[in-house]
Amino acid sequence: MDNKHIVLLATGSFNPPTNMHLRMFEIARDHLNHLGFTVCGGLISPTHDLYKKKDLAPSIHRCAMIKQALVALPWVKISDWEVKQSCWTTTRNVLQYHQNFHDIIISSIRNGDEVDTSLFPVQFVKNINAKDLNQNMAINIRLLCGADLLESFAIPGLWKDDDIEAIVRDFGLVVVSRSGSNPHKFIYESDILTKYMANIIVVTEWISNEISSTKVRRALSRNESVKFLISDLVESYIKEHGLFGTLNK
Ligand SMILES: Nc1ncnc2c1ncn2[C@@H]1O[C@H](COP(=O)(O)OP(=O)(O)OP(=O)(O)O)[C@@H](O)[C@H]1O
Ligand SMILES: NC(=O)c1ccc[n+]([C@@H]2O[C@H](COP(=O)(O)O)[C@@H](O)[C@H]2O)c1
Ligand SMILES: [Zn+2]
Repeated sequence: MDNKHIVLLATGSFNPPTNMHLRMFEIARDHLNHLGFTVCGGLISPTHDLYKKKDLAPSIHRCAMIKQALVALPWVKISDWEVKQSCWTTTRNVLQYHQNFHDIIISSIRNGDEVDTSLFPVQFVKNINAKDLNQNMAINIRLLCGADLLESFAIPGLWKDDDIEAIVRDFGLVVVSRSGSNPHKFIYESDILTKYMANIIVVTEWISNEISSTKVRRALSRNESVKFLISDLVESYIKEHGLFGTLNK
């Protein structure tokens, strides 16, 4: 099976989405292109409200902010499947759902069936020509994350070993370095990650930038500037809805 066609899927809170979330996709795509992969598209899947992270804005606002942020990054789409479920979904199952969906689309196209393009960002398949489809072409949904998310695999009780193994075995990871983290050392120290090392691509961010949603929320609540840290459209949305302590500021 060919796994050269990749759709990058990023999970997280996106509370709010920052310019670094967008950069992560660009950095990863450049790196994968250099390695000979074809990046057919990207997806952002914000986590469910029941993930219960401190200060997590309601998903309706997080989805709206992501849509505003993605105006500047049209090759990446939001998937609101996760937030629409009745409870929180593990990352393994989020990946599996999106993998299944793409498998169905590819096989429908191969069979000449009608594909309901309103269902999903089928723009991914625009990048794929008919010749590819006639062969063994498949789309590989890969988890795109920062090194801190990778390192959270070691937090006791947070991730099931089974899930970690399935994520690296069945989908693969693209990990963008973040200051203070050492993904190569982390992989070396984990038996599961070492076993599936071939499926983990570490991308070094040479133009490192420590923008984080936490710092952006702090600046917003203090009425400090967040210009050039998040998109102007996201900033307007936040202020219009009084999110993150911006009410009456
Ligand atoms: N500056 C960054 N460099 C590399 N990866 C990043 C960066 N900021 C966010 N990410 C990655 O983006 C994904 C979503 O992250 P998340 O929504 O937690 O953003 P965050 O900025 O880390 O927010 P918070 O401060 O609330 O934890 C994660 O995989 C995270 O590692
Ligand atoms: N067991 C799991 O599948 C598991 C555990 C912890 C976090 N997660 C996901 O990782 C992401 C973490 O986001 P934050 O870095 O914003 O906390 C979220 O999308 C969350 O759903 C998954
Ligand atoms: Zn985070």
